[in-house]
Amino acid sequence: MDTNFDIKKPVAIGADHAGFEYKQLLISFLEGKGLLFKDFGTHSTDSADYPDFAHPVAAAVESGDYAFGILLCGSANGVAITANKHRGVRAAICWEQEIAELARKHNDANILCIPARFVTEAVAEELVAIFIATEFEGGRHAARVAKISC
Ligand SMILES: O=C(CO)[C@H](O)[C@H](O)[C@H](O)COP(=O)(O)O
Repeated sequence: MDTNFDIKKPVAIGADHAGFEYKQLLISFLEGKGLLFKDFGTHSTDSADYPDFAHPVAAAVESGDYAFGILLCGSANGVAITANKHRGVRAAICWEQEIAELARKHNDANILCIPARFVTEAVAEELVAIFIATEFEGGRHAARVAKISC
């Protein structure tokens, strides 16, 4: 799997019912940036189970066919726990700008997990923008990231 995001590839995005409305907002944001994406659902605010969307998004990122992933649920814990079951996936819960920046710079995170019930719409958009724009620093962090897989 690529370690650097290639945003010529599509973004994989998914959410449960708690993240549905923010997912739609972020899809508009991605479209506005001219980025390709695939929406893995859910497609309404009807109650839904976060693994049904987190697993497909994580599998898409794991495949190497996607630049990175975005997952949303109420707290982001459910989608992050699920996504991190996938080999090569580094899903990071981010709720403010510097956390998102560090998730990329230090952890080479490849899935951004947003707690939709705990951040504003503006913050959610900022998190995506920062995640896209920030490169992994490598160096001392590369050896640490390499030790994550077991
Ligand atoms: O799975 C979660 C927590 O880890 C998500 O936040 C869900 O969105 C949340 O649990 C959904 O809760 P609801 O009461 O069923 O809306």
